[in-house]
Amino acid sequence: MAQVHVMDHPLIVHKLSLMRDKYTGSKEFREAVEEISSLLCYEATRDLPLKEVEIETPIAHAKVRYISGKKLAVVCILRAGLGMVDGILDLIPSAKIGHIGLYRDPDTLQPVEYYCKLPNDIESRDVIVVDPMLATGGTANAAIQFLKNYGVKNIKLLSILAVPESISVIQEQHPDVDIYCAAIDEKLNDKGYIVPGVGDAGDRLFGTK
Ligand SMILES: O=P(O)(O)OC[C@H]1O[C@H](OP(=O)(O)OP(=O)(O)O)[C@H](O)[C@@H]1O
Ligand SMILES: O=c1cc[nH]c(=O)[nH]1
Ligand SMILES: [Mg+2]
Repeated sequence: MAQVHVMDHPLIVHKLSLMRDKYTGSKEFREAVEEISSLLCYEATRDLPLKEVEIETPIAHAKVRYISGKKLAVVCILRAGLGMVDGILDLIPSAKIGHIGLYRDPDTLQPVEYYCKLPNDIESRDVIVVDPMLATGGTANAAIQFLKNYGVKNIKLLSILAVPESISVIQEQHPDVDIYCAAIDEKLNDKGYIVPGVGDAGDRLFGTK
């Protein structure tokens, strides 16, 4: 069964509280998403392999360790996933970036695909999928299945907010995919929004409402 890492570090809790406040504007909302994404990425990359290299410090020879050339890709789910990319690239600047355009139909709550551009060697990369909201879980589920159909074997899911039902969907459909998030909220409302949540993350990031 996939593990769920809920990162309730005080820095994350504080920044998430800023996101929740309806009076927080797009600039501060974007900054909070970016910073939380860096902190989630820090934990999600804990198992990156290191290789030993000999160098000279100003004082002596030393054996040091660098991250070995692990091939990583970040795949962001448009639009709201875009807000997480820079925070991740701050830590792993050499990662390739893929984009999957999926929006959730407001009536059926089913994901609708409208765009896809992935690194051409995606099947040989470890992939971090990013989307700040796991509500019904349908969008992330579809994106992960899409990547698996391309042959991707190692996937982690970074999100900011989830609810118990989206966690269950991912765990049932993709028991090999670990989830990293900042909080698991109480429930969905009758329109499929996370309660108490942050509202529509894409609209708040890009000021479209
Ligand atoms: O778990 P689900 O029930 O599928 O809902 C979550 C999805 O909804 C939001 O995207 P939205 O459809 O609002 O598109 P946007 O990012 O373009 O705003 C969010 O960013 C997720 O992708
Ligand atoms: O609460 C929610 C649910 C889906 N998408 C969002 O942006 N927010
Ligand atoms: Mg949206």
